[in-house]
Amino acid sequence: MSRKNFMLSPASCAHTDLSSQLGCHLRIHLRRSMEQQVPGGGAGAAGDCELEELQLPTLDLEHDELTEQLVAACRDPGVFRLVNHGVPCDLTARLFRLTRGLLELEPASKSNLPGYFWGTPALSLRVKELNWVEGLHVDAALTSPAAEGDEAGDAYSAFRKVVTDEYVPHMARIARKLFDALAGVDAEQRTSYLEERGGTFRAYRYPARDPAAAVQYMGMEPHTDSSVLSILNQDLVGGLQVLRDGSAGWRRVRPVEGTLVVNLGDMMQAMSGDAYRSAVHRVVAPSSPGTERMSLCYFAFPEEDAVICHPSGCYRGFSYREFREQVQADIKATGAKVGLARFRLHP
Ligand SMILES: O=C(O)CCC(=O)C(=O)O
Ligand SMILES: [Fe+2]
Repeated sequence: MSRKNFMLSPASCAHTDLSSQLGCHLRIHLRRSMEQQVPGGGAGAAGDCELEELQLPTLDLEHDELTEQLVAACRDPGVFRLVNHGVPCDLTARLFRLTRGLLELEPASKSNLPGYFWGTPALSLRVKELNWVEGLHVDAALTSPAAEGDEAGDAYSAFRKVVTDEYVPHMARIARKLFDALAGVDAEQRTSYLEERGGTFRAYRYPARDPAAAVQYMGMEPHTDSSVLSILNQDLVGGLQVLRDGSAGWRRVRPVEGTLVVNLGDMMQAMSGDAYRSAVHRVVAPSSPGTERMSLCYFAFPEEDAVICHPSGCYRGFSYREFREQVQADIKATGAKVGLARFRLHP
């Protein structure tokens, strides 16, 4: 397959700074050593009520000054809230309902659903044991795999249709609009740095953990996304947390009805020569009995073979395919994602 070489033009870089490569279709897990170092990291991490709120920038997708606001938010903190995004509330509600219906099936039935996973959809057993989440993974570029022709199969087909025909097109539209506003890149870069065909969708359910249990599970361990950008639609339970620099530690992201949360991924950080940030985040599963958290997440990626490079020369040119394969190899070897550090030229 041909490898294309791309570089953001200096003019566009001046006001954009795309960064962060999403490694694979998997999230990338940070080295365990980092988890130990961060305040509140590791098992038994602080629940939401114990943490200060991260005051996220709120961006209006249709605002005339979207680019300026976006650039500021992407430089710091690399996460923002999005309003006026055009995703109908009833679509979100329907998708939450369909997801819940599937994930409430008996384990024997749901484990046969296409894309069902328990724990982290990564390769390491250690990671699998750590996370307290289940979900459904959909690769939007692929046609729907056949589900069993029974009740569960029919429910899955209804879910898959809403994901593919309704929800993902909204996500792809939003990702494109944000990316183009941010990048200002030429037409070829526009299509290669953010591929149009699909992206990855995951619906998650974080069951309540038992706060008295000897082993405390995280929900989802600290990580950066490998994506260009990720769009999260969370319910009102809370649990998403972002790691801030220095001694600030973890901050909670308060759920706000009707808004989306966007975080940049590793591919965007690389595209921007480190000007934009792929924020470290995690999810703490709820601890009140009977409470569960649900979220709908969309991950936008570059074309697999487009070579990502930036005039700053922070990183050697690399493709998303290389990044993904490196992430998979690192997870297999060590149980954790190393990520962009593998491709960095200057410390
Ligand atoms: O469930 C969430 O809100 C976040 C999930 C997440 O960070 C991920 O899938 O990479
Ligand atoms: Fe993530």
